[in-house]
Amino acid sequence: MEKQPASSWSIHTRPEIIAKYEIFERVGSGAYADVYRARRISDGLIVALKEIFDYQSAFREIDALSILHGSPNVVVMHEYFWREEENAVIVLEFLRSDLAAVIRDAKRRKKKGEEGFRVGEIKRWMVQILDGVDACHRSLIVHRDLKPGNMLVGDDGVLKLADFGQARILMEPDVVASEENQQEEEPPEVIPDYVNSSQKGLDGEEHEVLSKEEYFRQVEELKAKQVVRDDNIDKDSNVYDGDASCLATCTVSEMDDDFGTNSFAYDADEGLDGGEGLMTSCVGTRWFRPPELLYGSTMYGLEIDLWSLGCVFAELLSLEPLFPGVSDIDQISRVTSVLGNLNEEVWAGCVDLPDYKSISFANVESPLGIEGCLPNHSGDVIALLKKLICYDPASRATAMELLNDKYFKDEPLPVPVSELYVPPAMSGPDDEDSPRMWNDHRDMDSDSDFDGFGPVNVKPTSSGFTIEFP
Ligand SMILES: Nc1ncnc2c1ncn2[C@@H]1O[C@H](COP(=O)(O)OP(=O)(O)OP(=O)(O)O)[C@@H](O)[C@H]1O
Repeated sequence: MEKQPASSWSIHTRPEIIAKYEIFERVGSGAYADVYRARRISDGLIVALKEIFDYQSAFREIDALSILHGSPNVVVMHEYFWREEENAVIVLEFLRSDLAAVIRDAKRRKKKGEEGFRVGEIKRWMVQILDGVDACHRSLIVHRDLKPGNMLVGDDGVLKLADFGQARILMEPDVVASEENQQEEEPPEVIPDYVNSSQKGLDGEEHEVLSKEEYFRQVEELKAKQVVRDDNIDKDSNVYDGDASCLATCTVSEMDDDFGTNSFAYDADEGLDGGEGLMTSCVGTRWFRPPELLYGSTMYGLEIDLWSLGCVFAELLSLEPLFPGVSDIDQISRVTSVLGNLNEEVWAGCVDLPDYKSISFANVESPLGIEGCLPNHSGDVIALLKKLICYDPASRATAMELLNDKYFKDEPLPVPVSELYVPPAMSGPDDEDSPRMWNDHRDMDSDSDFDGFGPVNVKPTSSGFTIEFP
């Protein structure tokens, strides 16, 4: 039997939505959105309705998903509803799990002495992620919040990139400049199904699917343009303190009681696409944020996604987050202890990063290296990871280059998607206090108040659960 929906959900007050969809339980809740499982009345299709509370986030997600429609490893947006003075509601294909749950499950199996992932499984997960990221980057869309929790997985093992609320479509600075005086485009109110639609953005323009050559050419051009400008992008932000630093802007994230896996972005400091070409450094999720963002860069490109990809790849290999920082400074410190100090030798130009001079660490004599973090892995894997987890963004390999790497062509080959194991459904926020969720948090390297108590046992009872501190 379907769970009865809570009558307080504002989504029930939207006649245009309830006329077409029967809404079931809330399955997810993020920084900017609530997500509900629903059934399309016309044909019974199960979908996810994502109600987005933030204008900019809604605009970005709709724009990016419109352009990426038809990409096999990007979540499908069927339609969306957006009227003035109301939250946008986007209708997505429903995917009941995500890569974070898949990794947790592998970790549980390994703890029980069973095999975590087979190499062929890791390869297949990575190939799917790379295909999704390649599709984004070919359209010059930078996702800016890649992490296992934003990689949804269907029962069939197909992985789809999701949560494009922080995505940006990169534009050439001259194109941006010429659009500065143009009116902001409002999206149409209700957009019908995208079936058979071409790749159109909210600007109504056809977005060309790039050839491989053109893709590399544009990526190279973007890399060449990666100059840190001295504009204080955060000048209008409510956290600006005159220094526009990572310390000034990003330590706000430390007020979040997250575990480093919650994403954040500041909307006050970055106009809708078509702004000044500068971007906020305060995007993404701490554990997956590249050094250039941690040091406050506001001129960055697709490469930030490539660092995050490296972190996801390392987590698939070791079943542990690579850099689980508990604060932004701790995050940088963890990266430094593995890669060594950030200096001109490893990244020419890094001294120009906005916060380079405000953050300094003692000299790391013998950095652990990526190999030190993943001691039981082959040289090939380590070499591949080093192409992503490196200081200089321009040295990071593109998704396309990685897809062509021999690692994915050598034995053992990626397993067929049908052989990937997808664990049973994840708990949604309406089951937030379920024992499963508490146990998941216990597994994480957190700064939770419970840490001082050591491990806890969570046991279900007839009326809820009990927590024991042994
Ligand atoms: N298409 C979908 N199918 C099923 N569940 C989904 C779908 N999209 C999102 N969810 C669930 O809703 C949760 C929140 O969605 P999402 O991450 O897109 O929102 P958000 O507010 O942008 O999140 P974040 O805080 O990570 O930025 C997800 O973690 C997931 O559990």
